Amino acid sequence: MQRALPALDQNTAARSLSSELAQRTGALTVAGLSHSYGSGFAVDGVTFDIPAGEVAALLGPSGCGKSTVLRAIAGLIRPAKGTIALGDTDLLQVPARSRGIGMVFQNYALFPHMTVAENVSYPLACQGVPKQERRARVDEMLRLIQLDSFGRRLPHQLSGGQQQRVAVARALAGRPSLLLLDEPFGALDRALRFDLQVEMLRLQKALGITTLLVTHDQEEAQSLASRLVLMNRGRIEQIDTPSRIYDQPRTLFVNRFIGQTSMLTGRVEGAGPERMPVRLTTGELLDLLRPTRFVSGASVVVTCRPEEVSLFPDAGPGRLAARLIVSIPLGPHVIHDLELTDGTGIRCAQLRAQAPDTLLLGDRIFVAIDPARCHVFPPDAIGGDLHASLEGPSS
Ligand SMILES: Nc1ncnc2c1ncn2[C@@H]1O[C@H](COP(=O)(O)OP(=O)(O)OP(=O)(O)O)[C@@H](O)[C@H]1O
Repeated sequence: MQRALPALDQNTAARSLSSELAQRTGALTVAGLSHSYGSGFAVDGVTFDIPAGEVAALLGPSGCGKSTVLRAIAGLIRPAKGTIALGDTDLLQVPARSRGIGMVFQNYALFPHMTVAENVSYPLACQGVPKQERRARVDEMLRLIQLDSFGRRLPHQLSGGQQQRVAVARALAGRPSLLLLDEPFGALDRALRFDLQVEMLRLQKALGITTLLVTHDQEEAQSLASRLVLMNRGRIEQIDTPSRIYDQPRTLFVNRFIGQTSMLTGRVEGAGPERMPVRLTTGELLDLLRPTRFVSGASVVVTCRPEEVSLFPDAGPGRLAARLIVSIPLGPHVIHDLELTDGTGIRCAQLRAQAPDTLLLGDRIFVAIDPARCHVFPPDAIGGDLHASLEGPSS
């Protein structure tokens, strides 16, 4: 990436554009959106909103309906039911080309025979912007993405990351009132993707344009968006901040989709007002703090994140017998995959400095799960409706 440009030029370009965009952008409100391509609903009663100037990410497994929601907002399909509004404007009453939406796709979608400047200028020409103003806006956009000396190059003379930044510039050049990003960095390698995410976030913050990002990459969604809309099978499972989605998943699906999680099965044994003992299928007792809605005798799934699992050489209260299957160094951590006595897998992440270097594969060891941080769900909850976690459903 080119980073040598004086920050002053960039900031000036961003300031002049942001005051103009701030007047046009508004909150995006999607309510009761449903769409079918034939048999069954691809999207069923989807409702969410993005406050003006914020970034939300639509996240979920392949086929859950993300692109369908995006297409409906962009006007590429007409939904069977529901409303879509940007500020006070009912977008469903506005033809696609007049919605004032900037879009960035995974595959750059630049015109290969046009120069960078011509690509950025193209939507302006379609809008009938006079030639002189077009030139000024192209210069402004190229300054903004730090490619101001690349205007005469053809797309194939740029790297993938540079092409994608030109795609972003082209999407913003038409002064859109809403930015839709569809897997925008999916074609780039990991390091470049991170650089571009940071760049995108900087641009979005400077411009303050309402943005919807569609991705199946949970890390990308968590790093770019202040609000996650998590979809599963055409419906919304949870809308929340990235940290609440991680710490307070409302369903087992959400818990498993975001971050890593291990699942232990068992039965509640005499739930009290402050603690809930669970007899695991290994026969061991897990004494969980904080009550849940589960009654004594209920079958449950207890979930825990790798960082909530600790290793011990000896048995002790609340510790479960395990066997080390594999240890993998991963950056500052060591990831241990272990097996409980009934064959259930459990993953532990330890800081590398704290990981014992004497552990051998197959070693007998004991694990303890943080009883205040793990979650409890009914066993049939995968992909199902809202269920209580230890904290209870988030609002
Ligand atoms: N043009 C179409 N005709 C028929 N069915 C479609 C069409 N487009 C999507 N679908 C179906 O609608 C459902 C939702 O698809 P959609 O593309 O919205 O999912 P997605 O979450 O964006 O998936 P991905 O992450 O793989 O792009 C899927 O079951 C898909 O097979």
